[in-house]
Amino acid sequence: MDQNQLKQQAAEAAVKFIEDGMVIGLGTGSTVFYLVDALGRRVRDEHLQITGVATSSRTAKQASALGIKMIDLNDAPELDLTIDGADEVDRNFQGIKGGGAAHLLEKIVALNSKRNIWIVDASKLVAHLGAFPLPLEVIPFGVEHLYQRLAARDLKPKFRLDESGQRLLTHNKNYVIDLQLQQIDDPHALADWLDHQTGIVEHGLFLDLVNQVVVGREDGVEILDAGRD
Ligand SMILES: O=C(CO)[C@H](O)[C@H](O)COP(=O)(O)O
Repeated sequence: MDQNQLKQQAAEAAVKFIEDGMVIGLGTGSTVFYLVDALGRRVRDEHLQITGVATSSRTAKQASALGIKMIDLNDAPELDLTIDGADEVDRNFQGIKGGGAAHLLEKIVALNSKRNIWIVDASKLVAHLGAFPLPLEVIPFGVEHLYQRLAARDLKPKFRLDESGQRLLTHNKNYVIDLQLQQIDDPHALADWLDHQTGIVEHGLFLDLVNQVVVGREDGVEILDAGRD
């Protein structure tokens, strides 16, 4: 099976956690694409009343086209469940997200959700976070100074570029800087430092947050419980 089939397998297993009447946060990315597709089929075939909150315009557009009722987070009650992808998940169920530059909206939605599930293929499970570059969403104003501060701390920053070689702009017209760290020894300490740097709107460390991880493996789907209520 290729990576996309494993992603699809995880997504199709996770869609079963969605129950009639729920308000659902929908993440962003190629794995979530399969989830939204499967949810669209369930809504159509089982006549489910599902309300969705999207973390990107890509997801919103796909879900709406499949007949899933979408609302703005500001108009939603606390979400019952959010299902999203992830770029890395370690043994302590800490994660890196933001490969699709949507981690700011994804974190806001996740933190306003009673439960969070990540859907991944097995390659996303790692012993230590950091081989995947850690994304920061940063304000353009004064960003060169922030960049120098990150470089001086040996955090190996690199601006993310779009297809035309320009600095990528997020949904909120911010830049993304990726930290090429290779290994993050203390995710909480790093998150704490990044949380205190003015100009960083949000980083891609999602700590102490996910409840379950649904993993697509060659030999089937595994559901890992993080043991968080
Ligand atoms: O955090 C994300 C987007 O900002 C995605 O969830 C993450 O990058 C995983 O993407 P994919 O499912 O395409 O592998």
